[in-house]
Amino acid sequence: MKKITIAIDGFSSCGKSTMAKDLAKQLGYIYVDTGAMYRAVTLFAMQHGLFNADGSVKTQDLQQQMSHINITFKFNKLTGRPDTYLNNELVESNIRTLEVSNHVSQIAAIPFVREAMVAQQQRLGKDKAVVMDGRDIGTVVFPEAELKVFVTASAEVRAQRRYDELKEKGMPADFNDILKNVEERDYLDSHREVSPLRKAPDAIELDNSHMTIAEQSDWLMKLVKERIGE
Ligand SMILES: Nc1ncnc2c1ncn2[C@@H]1O[C@H](COP(=O)(O)OP(=O)(O)O)[C@@H](O)[C@H]1O
Ligand SMILES: Nc1ccn([C@@H]2O[C@H](COP(=O)(O)OP(=O)(O)O)[C@@H](O)[C@H]2O)c(=O)n1
Repeated sequence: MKKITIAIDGFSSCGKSTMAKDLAKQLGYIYVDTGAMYRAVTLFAMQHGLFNADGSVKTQDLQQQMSHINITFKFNKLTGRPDTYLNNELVESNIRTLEVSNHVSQIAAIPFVREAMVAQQQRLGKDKAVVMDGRDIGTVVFPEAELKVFVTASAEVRAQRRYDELKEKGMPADFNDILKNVEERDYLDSHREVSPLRKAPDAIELDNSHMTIAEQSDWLMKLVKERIGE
């Protein structure tokens, strides 16, 4: 069967990783959650005092410490999905807090951070048979991807989904704080200078505001089958 590269980009919390993980599992492809990588760098910066009191980043210090940041993924047999490790420590849950979400877009706007993450992403996907989700996969990381999807949903729907998820995991959650974070990140991610969030011209747009997880998964699989010629 022909192996392809699948890029899933879009706004925060709209279901990209849900779609991407399930698809990768069905196809036996590698899944890479690039948002987790920017979240892990953010967690590192928080743990090492690399934010100033006003919330800005100590950019020079972070740059000096970039070589000490090692992000890896290990498949979790229980969840059937990869877990994120920062310097060999499991951080899958720590990187999903609202505190990390409130700082991540600043870290992700720094050019040397993006350069390092994109290089690692390109290495992970060099042999194709990969599903990668993020903000710039179809535009920057794999502009030649055979299938590009751009996912959207209303900010309220997205915040509600994130709220439900955090509650289910027993993590603290306030709907208004989450909505504010989702809207702020949408703005920062689409207005940064380097690799802003954009729909690639050849990406297929999906508004899943009124779709179930199963419906969006079927929609995606249909597209994949067209591309791999099944
Ligand atoms: N179509 C959908 N309907 C309802 N909930 C969804 C749908 N797609 C995803 N979700 C849920 O929304 C939350 C955010 O999805 P996620 O895949 O993490 O988004 P993203 O990767 O875009 O940030 C998760 O809890 C997920 O289970
Ligand atoms: N390819 C990517 C992926 C994420 N990011 C950044 O990382 C943040 C977290 O990404 P994420 O995919 O985990 O976010 P959610 O959509 O899951 O909330 C985003 O808000 C972006 O600032 C990025 O800049 N480029």
